[in-house]
Order: sequence, then structure tokens, then C-alpha cells
Amino acid sequence: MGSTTLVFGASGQLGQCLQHVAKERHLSSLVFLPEDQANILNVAALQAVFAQYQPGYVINCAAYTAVDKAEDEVEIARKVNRDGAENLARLCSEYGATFIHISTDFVFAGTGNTPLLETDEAAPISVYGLTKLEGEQVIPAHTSQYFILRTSWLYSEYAGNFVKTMLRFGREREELKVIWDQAGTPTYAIDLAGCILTIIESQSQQYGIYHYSNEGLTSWYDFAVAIFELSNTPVRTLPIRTAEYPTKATRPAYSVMDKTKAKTQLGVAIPHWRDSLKVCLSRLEA
Ligand SMILES: NC(=O)C1=CN([C@@H]2O[C@H](COP(=O)(O)OP(=O)(O)OC[C@H]3O[C@@H](n4cnc5c(N)ncnc54)[C@H](OP(=O)(O)O)[C@@H]3O)[C@@H](O)[C@H]2O)C=CC1
Ligand SMILES: Cc1cn([C@H]2C[C@H](O)[C@@H](COP(=O)(O)OP(=O)(O)O[C@H]3O[C@@H](C)C(=O)[C@@H](O)[C@H]3O)O2)c(=O)[nH]c1=O
Repeated sequence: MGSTTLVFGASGQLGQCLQHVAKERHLSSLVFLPEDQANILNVAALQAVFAQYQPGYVINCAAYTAVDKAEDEVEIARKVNRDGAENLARLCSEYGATFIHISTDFVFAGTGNTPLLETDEAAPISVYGLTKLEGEQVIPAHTSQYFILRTSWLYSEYAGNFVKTMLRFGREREELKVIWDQAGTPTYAIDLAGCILTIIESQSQQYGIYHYSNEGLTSWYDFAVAIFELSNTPVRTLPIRTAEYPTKATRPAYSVMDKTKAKTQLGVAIPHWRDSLKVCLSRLEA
């Protein structure tokens, strides 16, 4: 097994967070591959990259993440989220590399009201969620050496995300309406990147599916209120129901995930969402 870690989808939000945390931890064995250098749908290009680097670990940050657009672009969403994952899993198996793949709380229907376990039934209600589930399901057909980390509501200083959208709207608008009847947990992508790198640094062999978000739970409305409060942004924020904010894709009403397995088997400490939000906002302000 090689000592190099290949990161696919490196210019996305999580890819950039991994670069940040790898630098902080002085890890030099990661190779960051943006889409133009390694498209996960281009099998010949992938074969060349694996042959060149002989990786010990592969992290898949590449995904089709446009939740509403996916409803009209099923084919391309499925290609990236399912076929791309399969291409990487197959090559990981061939090279004996451990595969770390990222999935989502949107694999759940969200009809319950207790924190979701890894063993709970996945029943996606959107094309994005469905294609991400298909990606999860195809991996074990190729390799048993995998970690699938389901995360939720990712934000950070990097790329586009809810926190940055709210800060922009806060500057541009006097009033905002935000959904309060969807409950979940925000995840600072820097914390998730730390979890991924801990798996690699500890050489964990506790393979399988894990839930990883920050601690606690909130609604998009309460998250927005916290963003405005902690960033001293004076904008009137009104709670609305999902029905008052029509979107192409349906989102789960409740997608809070139980992280006991990650904490016990991977030994990761998980900050509360509000504490991590403060860190992110202070970095955005700096
Ligand atoms: N963002 C969120 O709120 C959440 C995300 N997740 C999951 O976390 C992971 C990381 O998400 P995040 O970083 O936020 O997403 P981003 O959309 O920021 O990043 C995804 C990256 O993948 C790239 N990409 C798309 N297609 C390909 C391809 N064929 N080959 C190589 N790269 C490709 C994109 O490039 P380009 O932009 O040029 O298309 C983009 O840089 C994903 O698996 C996502 O499903 C899970 C829960 C919440
Ligand atoms: C911008 C905005 C959004 N909303 C709502 C819509 C939606 O229910 C929620 C979040 O909207 P966004 O479009 O920012 O986020 P969305 O694309 O739904 O986020 C999801 O992305 C994928 C990739 C995931 O895997 C999920 O975990 C989740 O993070 O907030 C408002 O109520 N008011 C607003 O002004």
C-alpha cells in the first residue's frame, strides 16, 4: 500500500477544507486533484493517476451537489454521484487503497423525529439523495476497505454555502424569510476534513458507514438567526414553512444524525454547531 492520499474534487468546498487542514497538520502526502486534472468519469485518466501515485488512500470530494438542478439533470447527477464513486471504488480495490467517500443526510426521507442511525432505512426523496444513495450502495460491490461518511448542511469559508449566502443577503436585504420546519445539523466542513484526516492518520480499519455532522440540532431559520446574531448583521429574519418556499427538490423535514458510532469507533471529538459557526465567522471576518 502506498503512502500517498489522492483527493478528487479538490477545488470544491470540502476539497479546499482538506487542503487547509492538511497544511495545518503538516501532512505532505496528499495530492489534490481538481476536476480538470482528474474527472472521476474519465476512467482512462483515473487509471493513469492511480498508476502514477499508487495511492494508499483515496478521498472522494467530487459530487453533483446542485440539489434543485438535479431534479432536471438526473443522468449527469447519477453519472457523477454513482458511476464516479464506482470508478474510484474499483480502482481502490485494484490498488489496495482505502476509499473514503462522502455522502449526505439527504439519503433519508426525513419523516421521523429521532436522531438517525447508520442502520436506519435510507429512502431518498430527491434525485440528489437517490443518486448519492446509489453511490453508497455500489462501493461495497468492489471493496470492503471503505469509509462512507454521511454529513449534512456543510458550510465553511470556501466555495458557496448557506452561511455565505445568508451573510450576502444580510448585506443586500432588509428582510429575509427562512424555513423553520426543516430540522438538521450544520457541519463546518473544516471539522469534517479533520475527521477524514484523523481516519488516515490513525490508520483506522473500522470500515463502514458513519454519520458525521456537528453536535446539536437546529432549523435553517435558527441557523440563519445565529449567523446574523454572531456576525452582528442587523436583518429582520422571518420563520416560514417549507410550503411557503417552493423548491424543485423536496428536502427531508428531519435529518438529524446520531454520531455515536463515529465518536466511539473513530475516536473523533465533535464540536457543537454553534461553536464551529463562531470559528468560521471569525475566519470570514479576518
Ligand atoms: N454541500 C453540502 O451542504 C453537503 C455536501 N455533502 C457531500 O459532501 C461532498 C463534498 O461537497 P462540497 O465540497 O460541499 O461540494 P462542492 O459542490 O463544493 O464540490 C464538489 C466538487 O466536485 C467537482 N466535480 C463535479 N463533477 C466532477 C467530476 N466528474 N470529476 C471530478 N470532480 C467533479 C465539482 O467541480 P465543479 O464545481 O467544477 O462542478 C466541485 O469542485 C459531496 O459528496 C457532497 O455530496 C453532504 C452533505 C452536505
Ligand atoms: C437561500 C434560502 C434558503 N432557504 C432554505 C431552502 C432550504 O430548505 C434550506 C437550505 O437551502 P440551500 O439551497 O442553501 O441548501 P441545500 O442545497 O438544500 O443544502 C443541502 O445541500 C446538499 C448538497 C446536502 O447534501 C444537504 O446536506 C444540504 O446541505 O434553506 C430559505 O428558507 N430561505 C432562503 O433565503
